[in-house]
Amino acid sequence: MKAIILAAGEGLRCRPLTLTRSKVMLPVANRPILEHVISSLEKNGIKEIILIVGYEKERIMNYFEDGLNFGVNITYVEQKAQLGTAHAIEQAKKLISPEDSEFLVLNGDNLVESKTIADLLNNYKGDASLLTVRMEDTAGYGVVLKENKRVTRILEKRPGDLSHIVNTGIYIFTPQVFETIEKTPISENGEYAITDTLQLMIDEGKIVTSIPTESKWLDAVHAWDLLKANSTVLNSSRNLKQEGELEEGVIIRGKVAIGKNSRIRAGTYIVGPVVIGENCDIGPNVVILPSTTIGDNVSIRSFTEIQNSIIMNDCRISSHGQISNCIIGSNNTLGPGFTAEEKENLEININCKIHSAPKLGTIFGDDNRIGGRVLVKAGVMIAVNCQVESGNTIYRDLPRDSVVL
Ligand SMILES: CC(=O)N[C@H]1[C@@H](OP(=O)(O)O)O[C@H](CO)[C@@H](O)[C@@H]1O
Repeated sequence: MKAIILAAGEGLRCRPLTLTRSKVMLPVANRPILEHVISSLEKNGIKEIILIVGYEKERIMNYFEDGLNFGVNITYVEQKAQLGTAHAIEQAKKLISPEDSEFLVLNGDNLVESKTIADLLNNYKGDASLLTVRMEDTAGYGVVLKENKRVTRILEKRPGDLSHIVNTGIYIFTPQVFETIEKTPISENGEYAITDTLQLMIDEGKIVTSIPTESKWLDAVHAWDLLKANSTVLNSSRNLKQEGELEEGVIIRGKVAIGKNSRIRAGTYIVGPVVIGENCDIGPNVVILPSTTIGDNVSIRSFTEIQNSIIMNDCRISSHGQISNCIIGSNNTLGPGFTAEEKENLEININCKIHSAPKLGTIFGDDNRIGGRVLVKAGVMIAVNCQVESGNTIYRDLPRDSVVL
C-alpha cells in the first residue's frame, strides 16, 4: 500500500521554531518528527511514500533525499499554495493508479508508533476509514459522531463537548475519493478540507468507518508540546548506544545515548533518559537531567545544568547556565551565566489568542547570540538572528533580527 504524507504546512503555532523549518522537521529525540512517521510506516511494510511538500521544502528534501537511507522510496509532490488537506491529497492523484485498491494518508507532523499504523491497517473497511483516539480536551481537532463503527458526522474544530472521539488525520481511502475531493466545496476559512470530503461521502451514502486506537499518537500543537513529545519518546526508547568518549569521573544513571565523536569530560553527571548527538563536547562538571535531547556539534561548558529540554545542533552553551524546560534552536550561542526563568501554567499570547502552557522556560529559534549573565523571563521567546548584549533581562518576545544593547 502507498502512503501519502502531508508535510507542506509551516506549523504557525510552533513559531519561532518553524520560522526556519517546517513542523515536520522539528526534532524529537534528535530525529525529525517526519522520520519517526516514515519509520513507523516502514515497519508496517509501507515503502512507497508520496511526500507532499511546500513550506521550507528544500530542508525536507535534502534530509530525506530519495528515502533509501530510511528504507523507503520517496516521491515528492509540491503543493504550491496551502489550500487545505483535501487539496494537498489531490496533488498526489496522478501517482495513485486504479491498481492501488487503497492508500494511506497521514500527517507528517504527528508522532505515531508502528502499532498505531497497524491498528488501522488491520481493521479498515468501507470506502474510507479514519483512525480515532479518545480525548477529553478536543479543542483544535476534528471529532466524529458514529453509530457502531460507522461515522455519521465529522465536526471540524467546533467549540463544546460534541464528541470526545478525535480524528487523528490518519486515513485509508480507495482511489474513488478523488472524485469526491473534486466536488468538495471551499470551507468558511478558505480551505478544501478532507473532513468536508468525508462528510460529503457520508451524505452520499458511502461507508466511512471509525477505527479506534490506544497506541501512541502525539501532536505538537504548540512549540512547547515538543518537550512532552520528546520526553515520551525518550522514555520509551530502547537500545540507546554510548559511542562517544567518557573521561574518568563521569557519572551516568539510567538510559543515556551518546553519539560518535562526542566527548563527555570529567565530573559530568547525566541522568537519563537523555540523548546526546555526535561531535559534542560536554563538561567538565556539567549536569544533564531527564528528559533532555542534545543535538550534534554542541558544546556545553562547566557548571551548566540542563533539564527536560531540547538543544538543537551547533549550539555553544557557556559555563554556569540554568536551562530547564527550554527549547533552544540550532546555532545559538549562550554566554556564561545564562538563566532561563521557568514557571508553571503560563498564559502565552500567539496571534492575539491566549494559549496555556504547562511548565516552561524559554523557546529560541535559530542563530541567536546571547551575551553573559542574561536572564530570559519564563515563557518569553526569542525568534531568529537576535543579539542580546551581556547583563540584560529579556521580558518580552524578541522578533527576528532584534538587537538588545
Ligand atoms: C481539515 C482537516 O483535515 N482537519 C484535521 C487535521 O487538522 P489540521 O488543523 O489540518 O492539522 O488534523 C487533525 C489531527 O491532527 C484532525 O483532528 C482534523 O480533523
